[in-house]
Amino acid sequence: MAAIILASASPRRSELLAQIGVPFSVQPAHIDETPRTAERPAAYVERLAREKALAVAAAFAGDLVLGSDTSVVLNGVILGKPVDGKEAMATLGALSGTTHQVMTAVALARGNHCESRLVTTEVTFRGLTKQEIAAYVASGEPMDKAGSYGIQGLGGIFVKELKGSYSAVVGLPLQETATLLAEAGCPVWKHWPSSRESQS
Ligand SMILES: Cc1cn([C@H]2C[C@H](O)[C@@H](COP(=O)(O)OP(=O)(O)OP(=O)(O)O)O2)c(=O)[nH]c1=O
Repeated sequence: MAAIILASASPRRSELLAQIGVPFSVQPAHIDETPRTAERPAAYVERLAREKALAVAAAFAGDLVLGSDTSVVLNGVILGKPVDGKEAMATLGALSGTTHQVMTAVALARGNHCESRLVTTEVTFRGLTKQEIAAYVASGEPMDKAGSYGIQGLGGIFVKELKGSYSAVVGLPLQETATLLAEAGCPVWKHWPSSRESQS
C-alpha cells in the first residue's frame, strides 16, 4: 500500500488522522494563502486544500498526500486566523449570538492527480459577554485557529448548536477523509488492529 503523508502543520489534523488508525508521516505544505479577487469562500477553501496536497505530492511521487483547509465564514465573509488579540476580540464579538459556517475541505493527491471534498457545518454561538471574550483571548487559545476559536477546547462552551461534522470544525472531516482514502485503494480499516476477543 502507498505511504500516507499529511501535508499539515496543524496538531489537530494529526490527532484526528491518528484517531482513525491511519499510519502517516507529516510534511507541512507552504503555499500562498491569499484569496483571489472575488473568490467565494467555498472555492477558496477547496482550492487551498488541493494546493497543499499537490504541493507536497509533487515532492513525494507515488505517495498519497492529504491536505486540508478550514475557514470560518460569517455572512459570506471569511474569518481566518486572527493576526492579534484585538482581531480575535472583534471576531468573537461578531460571532456572539449568531450562526456561522465552518468550511473545511480535504484533498487527497497522488502525483498531479487530486480528489477533494468540501464540508460545510453550521455553528451557532450563544451570546458572549465582553468579560468572557477577554478571558478567552487572554488564554491564547484563539490565536492559531480559524474564526478565533477552538470547539475542542475552552471555546466549546460558546457553541449552542452544531449542524454537520464536528471533526470538520476541528480541522479534518473524518468520514470524507476515509472515503477519499478508500477510493484511492487504501481503506483505513485495513490498518485497524483486531482484539484477541474478536479473533477467538
Ligand atoms: C473553527 C476551528 C478551527 N480550528 C483550527 C484548525 C486549523 O488548524 C486552523 C485553521 O487553519 P488552516 O489554515 O486550515 O490550517 P493550519 O494553518 O493550522 O495548518 P495547515 O495549513 O498546515 O494544515 O483552525 C480548530 O482547531 N478548532 C475550531 O473549532
